[in-house]
Amino acid sequence: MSTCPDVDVAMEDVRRGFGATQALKGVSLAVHTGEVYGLVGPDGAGKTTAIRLMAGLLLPDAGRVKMLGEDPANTRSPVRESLGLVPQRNTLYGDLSVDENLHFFAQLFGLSRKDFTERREQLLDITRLSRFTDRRADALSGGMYKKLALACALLHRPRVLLLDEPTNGVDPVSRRELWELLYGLVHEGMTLLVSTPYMDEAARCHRVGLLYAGELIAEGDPRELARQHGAAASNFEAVFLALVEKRTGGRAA
Ligand SMILES: Nc1ncnc2c1ncn2[C@@H]1O[C@H](COP(=O)(O)OP(=O)(O)OP(=O)(O)O)[C@@H](O)[C@H]1O
Repeated sequence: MSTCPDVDVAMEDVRRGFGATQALKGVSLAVHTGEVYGLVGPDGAGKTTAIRLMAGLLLPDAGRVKMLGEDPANTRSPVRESLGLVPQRNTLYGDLSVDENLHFFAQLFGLSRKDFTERREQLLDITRLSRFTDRRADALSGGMYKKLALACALLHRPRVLLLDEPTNGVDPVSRRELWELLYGLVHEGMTLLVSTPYMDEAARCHRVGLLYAGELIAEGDPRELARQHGAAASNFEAVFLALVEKRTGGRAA
């Protein structure tokens, strides 16, 4: 596979099925260092499957997946330490407090006491969770829960962060806060791949891959894609529907 040096995540003609369901039907994409790449598509499009493959939690039936030039499924590869993953749900221990969750994940990542103390404070600060350290994860609001999950995934300072629908079920204010937080991390050099079913979030990404029924139907700068379809960049839903219609001949849109 041709992985140029600035490609952090690559998929080449990846296929993955579950029984009779073909979740991914030959997907190729590349996420470059320091970019925000949005995997945008409706429920069931194959976003979670793609992310699980990138994290090495699933193996492809065909095709190849590379994370920082390595096979992410190789448990002995050091690349796994450079990877952060925030799955869609149930990422935290609900009956543990904010602080206990952070502590648990720090132990999992083998952080020294010194590193943990420093990063705990920094992450509580940027997620604005400092006042809630004793609150059980289950008792947090949707937005706070997502921020805590993010904080736990950032403890080991990953180079690449994979986020599966981080703003699902989050109110608009918290959504904006989460995105600001993410931009800050990218500004510091992290690469971000984020999946979302919300078309308006496409405009927040440097590049997007539009996933529909297991196929990448378009990829590129969201502003450029909107321009090509005569839509305002803010009306990405129109772009997506036009692309789906083109692909399905109007049968599914
Ligand atoms: N473990 C599994 N067993 C059986 N089918 C699965 C499994 N995981 C995914 N699928 C199926 O593969 C397809 C793609 O699912 P996937 O979860 O990747 O989509 P998605 O875009 O993340 O959607 P959602 O946002 O609803 O999770 C769906 O038809 C789903 O039912």
